[in-house]
Amino acid sequence: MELILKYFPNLTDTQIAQFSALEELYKDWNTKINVISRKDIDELYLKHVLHSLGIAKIIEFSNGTSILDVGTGGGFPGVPLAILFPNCQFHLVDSVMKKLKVVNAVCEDIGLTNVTTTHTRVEAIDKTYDFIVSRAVTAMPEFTTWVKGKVSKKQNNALKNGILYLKGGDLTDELKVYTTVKAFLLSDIFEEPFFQTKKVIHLPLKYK
Ligand SMILES: C[S@@+](CC[C@H](N)C(=O)[O-])C[C@H]1O[C@@H](n2cnc3c(N)ncnc32)[C@H](O)[C@@H]1O
Repeated sequence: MELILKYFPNLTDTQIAQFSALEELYKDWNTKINVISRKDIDELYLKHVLHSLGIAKIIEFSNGTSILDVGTGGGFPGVPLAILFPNCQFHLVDSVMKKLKVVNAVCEDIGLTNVTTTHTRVEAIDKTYDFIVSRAVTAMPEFTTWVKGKVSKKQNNALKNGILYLKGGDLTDELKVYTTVKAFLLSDIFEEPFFQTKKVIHLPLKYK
């Protein structure tokens, strides 16, 4: 938890209590439903919570922003972002119901009221959002076809509406077809070696 405070020192007492509660909750749920790899669970705050919050170092979502988290799994990056931005609305979707069972239980336990979840493939969602966030779900070409038509026209934030994807490694090939894409290096923000190759990819998307 010190790690979160190191980079987000202005959390409210509620946010501190919510972030602090995640460790025990995920450790407990993970013994019943595997949402975090066993080798990563001891590094929950580094590899899952802080990594998710990397998006918040790129954009401070304005109040009322709507965000879709595609393939949220156990709630990443959606849950940490929803704690940090209590005045934004988060919709977390996954095609595997049991993962959402963990997300729903965690959200209920910590009193997170700005999160809704839906058990579905994202392709079936017929709504629009300001931003679509994701991590470790699929390569960008497939991802953009899945979320086509799901970005709203009205701009409410400093960054253009579109995709914010947490990715690592060399993305030159994967992203070369996108002229408007921008990669923000998390190693410029977080000093821990884990972030050395990690990036937040911003891809503005045309609205419906
Ligand atoms: C590797 S996990 C990543 C989970 C989480 N985003 C994270 O980083 O911890 C990928 C998740 O995407 C979900 N998924 C894959 N394709 C999907 C689709 N078309 N629609 C919704 N969820 C999908 C899977 O069920 C799985 O939970």
